[in-house]
Amino acid sequence: MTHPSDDDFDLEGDTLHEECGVFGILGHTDASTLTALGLHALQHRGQEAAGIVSFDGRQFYQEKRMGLVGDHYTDPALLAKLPGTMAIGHTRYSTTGEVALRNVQPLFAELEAGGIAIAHNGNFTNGLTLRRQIIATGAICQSTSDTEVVLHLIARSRHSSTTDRFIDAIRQMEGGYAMLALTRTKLIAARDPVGIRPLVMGELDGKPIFCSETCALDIIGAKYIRDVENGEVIICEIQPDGSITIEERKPARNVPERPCIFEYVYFARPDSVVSGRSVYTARKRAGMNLAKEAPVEADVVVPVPDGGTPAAIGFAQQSGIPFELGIIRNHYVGRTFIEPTQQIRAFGVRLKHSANRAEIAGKRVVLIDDSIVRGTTSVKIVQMIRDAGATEVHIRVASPMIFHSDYYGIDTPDPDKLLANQYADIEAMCRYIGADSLAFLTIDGLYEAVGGEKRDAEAPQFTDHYFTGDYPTRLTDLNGHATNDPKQVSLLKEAG
Ligand SMILES: O=P(O)(O)OC[C@H]1O[C@H](OP(=O)(O)OP(=O)(O)O)[C@H](O)[C@@H]1O
Ligand SMILES: NC(=O)CC[C@H](N)C(=O)O
Repeated sequence: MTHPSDDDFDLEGDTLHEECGVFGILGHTDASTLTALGLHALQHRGQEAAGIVSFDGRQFYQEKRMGLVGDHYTDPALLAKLPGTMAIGHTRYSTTGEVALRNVQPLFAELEAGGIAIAHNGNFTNGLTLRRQIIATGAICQSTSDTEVVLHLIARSRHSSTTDRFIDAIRQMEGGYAMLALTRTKLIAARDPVGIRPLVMGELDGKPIFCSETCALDIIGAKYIRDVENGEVIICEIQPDGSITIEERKPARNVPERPCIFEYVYFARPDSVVSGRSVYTARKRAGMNLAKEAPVEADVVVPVPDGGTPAAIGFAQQSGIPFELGIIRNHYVGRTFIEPTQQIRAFGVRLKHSANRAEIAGKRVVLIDDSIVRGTTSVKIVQMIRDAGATEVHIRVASPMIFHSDYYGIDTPDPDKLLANQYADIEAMCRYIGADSLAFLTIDGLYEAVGGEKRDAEAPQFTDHYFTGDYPTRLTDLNGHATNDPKQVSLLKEAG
């Protein structure tokens, strides 16, 4: 989903943006520090803000900060404000609700049954509709985040136990979610019925951990146990004797899992294993398939870093064309770097990427990127490579054309701003970008790279609406208001 107000000032605002990362641990003496480390490993999923809530057996503590995890949660004084053996944390890239401290998660509330904190990666497709309903009945919302609705539904549930109330609440939610909840005795993990967003379970010193990606387990030397299944709720509870019980529930109707294929294309860290598949391997295989589907005569394969690198390695291996780092990325340019003037905005990609002339001049270059969204990156990079002396510039993209927006926790532009919707055919798109040739991986080529088999049109194995328009859940907020017009939806969101 988009943030129209931010867009004008965001040098990276044209691209896809990240989602959020969640991390939680129960029963460990270093709960908050481990959570901070886990969030640090999940930083790529959200760079706007981060928060941690802990409980020390007596009371809850919460700390929230705008900005990067490392800018705040490395300070021992801050971590000392988060005592206790149980904690959950969140690193945010907003999809609903503005970039402001009040929307930073975990969200915490004191309810009849005691305090509860929740952390959510994803986006609810009926969040605005439910929000309007609860506000109409007297609820006072403290944020504009879609996630807050869950707290209200827990508070209003007629069930008695916190677990049942939590399950009652999430059953009313539509869309994508990987969620953690922390109560005085429990750490609860839940994944939406389709399993759009990832969530894994691990263990450190015998204490349970849940997090968005396995890279957050690796950073603290924790052991991967398994993925939380689609539609599953896992409840870990500290007993009076200090032992921890684990209860697994499947309240959602059993439907096949359809994890988001874009986790493999772009979002997840390449060293993570998502739904049992290595992200790096999937990306490399996508590059290999691309070389088979759309070969090109060239002297050098150059990745558009960072996203395009594993696919470029695969393309080079498959084609036999040498791989070189023809573009160097400045790692000190953040993904949400903000500059207010149009003139400075035009520097965007050059601030982040610069040509490595020595590997480009006089050569036929094939550029590999993981995806094209608005085409801003491609236009600038093609010009940059030509300026560096390339004789030909070909673009190969390791995913299909993107025609549709996301409503499950990824920040995509409105459909009319997607490059694929602006040009009648690939030749016109290629002319706009200024390349000598342009080709995208087919949907079957991507499916094969990630899951080993082609797309099953009757029962697609992945969530892939970006390419196909096949949304795996209802889009109540969008369609319930009899509109598919993104601008009207943006207005509805602002009004919400
Ligand atoms: O067509 P566009 O609208 O320009 O968007 C596509 C670009 O955005 C992403 O990169 P990002 O800038 O997020 O950097 P990364 O690859 O380093 O993560 C992606 O890897 C493409 O390069
Ligand atoms: N990207 C996400 O997962 C965002 C979570 C939540 N919808 C928010 O906007 O805070």
